[in-house]
Amino acid sequence: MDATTDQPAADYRAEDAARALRGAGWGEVEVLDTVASTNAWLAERIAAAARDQTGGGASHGATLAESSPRRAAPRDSAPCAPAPGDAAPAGSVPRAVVAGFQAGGRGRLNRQWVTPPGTAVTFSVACVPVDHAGRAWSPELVPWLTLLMAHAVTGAVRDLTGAPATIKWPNDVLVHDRKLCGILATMVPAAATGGTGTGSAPTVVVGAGINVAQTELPVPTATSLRLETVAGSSTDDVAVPTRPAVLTAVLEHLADLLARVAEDPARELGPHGSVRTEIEERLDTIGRRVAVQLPGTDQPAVGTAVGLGAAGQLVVRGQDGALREFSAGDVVHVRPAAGQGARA
Ligand SMILES: Nc1ncnc2c1ncn2[C@@H]1O[C@H](COP(=O)(O)OP(=O)(O)OP(=O)(O)O)[C@@H](O)[C@H]1O
Ligand SMILES: O=C(O)CCCC[C@@H]1SC[C@@H]2NC(=O)N[C@@H]21
Repeated sequence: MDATTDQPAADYRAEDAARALRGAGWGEVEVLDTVASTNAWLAERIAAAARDQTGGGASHGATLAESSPRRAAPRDSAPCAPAPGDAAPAGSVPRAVVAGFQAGGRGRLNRQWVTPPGTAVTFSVACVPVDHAGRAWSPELVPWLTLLMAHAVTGAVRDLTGAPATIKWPNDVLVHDRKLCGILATMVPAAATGGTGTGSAPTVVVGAGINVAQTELPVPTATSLRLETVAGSSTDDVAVPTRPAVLTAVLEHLADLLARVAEDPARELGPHGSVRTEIEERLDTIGRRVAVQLPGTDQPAVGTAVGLGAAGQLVVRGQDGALREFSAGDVVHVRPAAGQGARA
């Protein structure tokens, strides 16, 4: 089977792969050969299902970083913690979609996300952040969804390859300081979901692009599982995990994490919460000197990243000693300020 030709998603449809995906906790995963963007596709499906139910409404999403959770739509849809017996999203919208090839993948700040057919895992899940009793998470916790996906990706990569995957705030997974994965959260606006449903929980589409089999990347700061495993190995018995294996492992990790958070979101994501602590331990950004470029300013704010705020913001100690919090929506660029990987 050649996943790069007319059926770039054939590997996900193979019997074993399809069975494993079905058991990963997200119901039937929709498999598309080619789509512009899995985030856009899923957001549009959610909006279209809501239009069918309510007879109207707009249909486009906004990235989470650029929209306020407080403007989010109430919605009766897939809960964040998929469990046997949970209702499917309205209009049988899938909870997860994967594409063999994205022809118009999008990154944060509307950048392009470029992956050749058959080489990368490009997928999205639909989340309605509610707890195990169906109550909406506090709105300030919703931005943690991006970091939860990053936690799931690092866990899957570590399990499958042993590679030391870390999280770069706010939305990247790195291996050896190179970008393996980017994550994009898209809020489905109130007008698109009809404003019905579970408390005040929004619907959030969370997508990830994981570089798996590429030997060439669009930017020199990126990497792939192939480059981190086979290419760097002196033996022949190292295999690159398949795309379905990577996706299955990520979906399983994410389902487990969301189920833990659903027990008590404020506890798990609050100070010393166990899920939050795990994220902080994998967060490569903490302890680094960072330059934060705010839109409309010439000079980056330079300081040392010292932790995360209540909504997952980056807390930076400036050169004057003062602490400032930056949300993903504010930050254009966070990199070591002086010397790659410089620690404070
Ligand atoms: N397959 C890919 N792998 C890595 N980067 C990619 C890929 N396709 C496109 N890119 C783009 O290359 C750039 C490299 O991302 P990098 O993390 O180095 O920059 P950044 O400004 O820190 O981005 P981010 O907003 O994600 O933090 C980004 O614009 C990213 O969207
Ligand atoms: O690094 C970034 O800025 C985020 C990249 C996110 C890419 C994924 S691939 C699946 C989903 N669909 C998209 O169009 N983007 C995300």
